[in-house]
Amino acid sequence: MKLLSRLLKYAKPYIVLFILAIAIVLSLTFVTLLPPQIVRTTINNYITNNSLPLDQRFKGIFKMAIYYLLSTSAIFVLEYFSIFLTTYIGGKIVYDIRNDLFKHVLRLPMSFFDRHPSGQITTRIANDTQNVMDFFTSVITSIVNDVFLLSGVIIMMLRVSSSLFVNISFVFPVLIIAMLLFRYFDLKAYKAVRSNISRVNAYLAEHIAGMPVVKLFNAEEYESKGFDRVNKDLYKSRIQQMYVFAIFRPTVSTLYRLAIAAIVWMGANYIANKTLNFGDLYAFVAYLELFMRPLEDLSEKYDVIQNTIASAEKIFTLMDESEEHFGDEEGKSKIEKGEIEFRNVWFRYTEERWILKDINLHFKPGELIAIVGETGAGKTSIMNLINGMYRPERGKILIDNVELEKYNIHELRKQVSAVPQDVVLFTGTLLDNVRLFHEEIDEEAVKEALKKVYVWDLIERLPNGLYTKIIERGKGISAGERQLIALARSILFDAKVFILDEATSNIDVQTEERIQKAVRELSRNKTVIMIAHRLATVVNADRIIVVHNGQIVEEGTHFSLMRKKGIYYKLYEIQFAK
Ligand SMILES: Nc1ncnc2c1ncn2[C@@H]1O[C@H](COP(=O)(O)OP(=O)(O)OP(=O)(O)O)[C@@H](O)[C@H]1O
Repeated sequence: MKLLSRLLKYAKPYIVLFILAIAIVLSLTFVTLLPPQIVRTTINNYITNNSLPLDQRFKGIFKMAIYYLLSTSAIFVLEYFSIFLTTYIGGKIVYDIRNDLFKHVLRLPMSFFDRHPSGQITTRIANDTQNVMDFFTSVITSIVNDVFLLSGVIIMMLRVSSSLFVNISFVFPVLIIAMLLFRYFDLKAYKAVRSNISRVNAYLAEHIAGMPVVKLFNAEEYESKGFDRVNKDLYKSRIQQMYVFAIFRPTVSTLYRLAIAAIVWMGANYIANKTLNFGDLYAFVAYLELFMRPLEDLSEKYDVIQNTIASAEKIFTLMDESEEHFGDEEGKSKIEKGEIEFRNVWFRYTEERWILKDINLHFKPGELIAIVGETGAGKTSIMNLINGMYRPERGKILIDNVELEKYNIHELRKQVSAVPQDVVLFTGTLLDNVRLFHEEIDEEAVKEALKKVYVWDLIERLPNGLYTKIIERGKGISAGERQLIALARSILFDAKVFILDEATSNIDVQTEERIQKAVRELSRNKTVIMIAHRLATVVNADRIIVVHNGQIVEEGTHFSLMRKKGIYYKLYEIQFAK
């Protein structure tokens, strides 16, 4: 009930249109009942009425034909408007829900994205909202239409001949049960097909994305067998669905024809006894056809309602996720120097395990700092805390002696440039990606920024230069080059703190040299932190911080750490031996 009231809240702005749609649907129901009645009158009063002169009978038939034409035209116009209006309302409502949902998702904390796969969030915003749209476009008005049509048909049958109606009433439960059974099995088969289609899609998405691994490990045959399994399941469920159709559809049609035969047979007796006219019998049969339509429709809508409930529940669960409340909207917005301090910082992603334990750090502008440590030591987590992607559980992080919580976090993030290992570029041109679609920033400034990270000569050589099109998150541009582009972007937007999570893949010697040079230049007046995987790249750092198991275990220059013969020394030895 709460769910429905939340859904209806979205429909509220369109209430007038909704009432209009329902009025149109009601008129449509009324007009739909007219044609059998018109034909009945034509047969009874003019075709079989021998007491009238022939010319009057023709005139009557002509008049009735006009009525028939008018009523079918009215059906056409009303159907058009009802479809148009309901689609318009449903489309608008879903447009609003989708926008609200996406805005909400944008405000969720990173911890939410850790817990939910991106595919699931996409399905909520794209598909579940579509199910809700079906509810507004077809269910509400259809139910009104079906219920009224069904009642109208029964009233009309009773009016034509209540005694015939009572005598053939046994056919209704038979038809209803057959229809419900058909729907039940059809739905079951349809659900199986749908879930198998999702399995095929999921299999393809995962294995096409992992194609390099498939090829490297010669796993083509294994993969094709795996695909064959899910594909076969899909094929089997399709056959199952076909059986349901092949058995039930003809069964329902046959029962319907038998019902007509029963009506005709009984009706013929009534006609012989002169208690029924030919026109009445025709109308009865025609109304039976109208009886079947809403019956079929209602059983179909039941499924849509179920889907809507399930989808609405998922949508509102997502809407109820608490948003990120970090920092102070009214707080400090500018980083002056870029001095960063960690005071007894403890952090974890999940309850089970501390990732950073009692970290104390101090980063100053004008110093090139490197953070090193084995995989999973907690280096990236330090970066994620500085740019406010996550918040520490204990302890404090200060920038320019002001606690992170006292900053406007959105403004702060603009000035802390965290360049991840795998930079994602957006669809657009290289130029769009550096100036982040801010067209007021001129190309000269973009060029300057690219020059500062030593990547301009590379871009200049591309056939379309700055206008090179970026596709699929930056396919075709190496991880290192993407990092340089991200660095240029941060220079353009005047970031004060730069944290570079060194790319470990796709990086050639030249790109690596460019990064080194750019980082060294930047560190002259900015705070630059390099998270390094290959120790060869940090030899020249002013200070190296060694993280081990979530703790800072050593700190110093390359030479002092080598002399110490501790963890850094061991890491270096291992890499050197490689
Ligand atoms: N979003 C997350 N949710 C849960 N655990 C996470 C998350 N991100 C990282 N971890 C875990 O936290 C630990 C520290 O990860 P972190 O990425 O900080 O390490 P790292 O030193 O940067 O590693 P690498 O050198 O491989 O990049 C790892 O054990 C990792 O599995």
